[in-house]
Amino acid sequence: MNIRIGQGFDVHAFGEGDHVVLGGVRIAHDRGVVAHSDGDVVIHALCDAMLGALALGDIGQHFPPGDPQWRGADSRAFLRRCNEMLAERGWKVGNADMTVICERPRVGPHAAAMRERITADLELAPDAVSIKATTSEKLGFTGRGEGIAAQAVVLLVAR
Ligand SMILES: Nc1ccn([C@@H]2O[C@H](COP(=O)(O)O)[C@@H](O)[C@H]2O)c(=O)n1
Ligand SMILES: C[C@@]1(CO)OP(=O)(O)OP(=O)(O)OC[C@H]1O
Repeated sequence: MNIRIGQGFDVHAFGEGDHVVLGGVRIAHDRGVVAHSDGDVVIHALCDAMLGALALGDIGQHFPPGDPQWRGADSRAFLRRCNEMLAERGWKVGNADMTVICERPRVGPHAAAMRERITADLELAPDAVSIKATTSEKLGFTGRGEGIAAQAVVLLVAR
């Protein structure tokens, strides 16, 4: 078989702060997120999808939340390491598609910058990564503005 599929999902609660980091982009906001790292739900979901595609466990197993070296970490380091793990096994991302779920901040204005950062880290063409966003129509924890969620689907192809 020369393709593999993976999916990922991540949630972080909003907390004190003045920005969120999504897809490697710092976005000014009236809340921050509660996290051990920079709390980048987009990259965390993507890493889980990449790991899942090869049945390599999940992000918390490779970068444990109890490990002080990951406190405040730039999640792009996790993404680059996951990409190395794929490469070591003869795989690369063919394409990835993400959805961010929150009422605020607005993601659309930042989607191009997020795609640029992620494709740079994965050494992919710009159209290999998609970023979408939706509200949850004020329903549930995202709708109440309690947290932010992201979903990711990836296709891996042989190098
Ligand atoms: N945080 C968000 C949420 C949504 N968008 C954009 O708005 C469109 C409409 O959202 P609905 O939840 O009403 O479907 C959506 O398709 C996104 O383009 C956004 O940028 N940021
Ligand atoms: C990213 C890690 C790093 O320690 O911690 P958090 O930033 O809390 O994020 P989470 O999505 O809970 O994933 C677990 C950990 O790998």
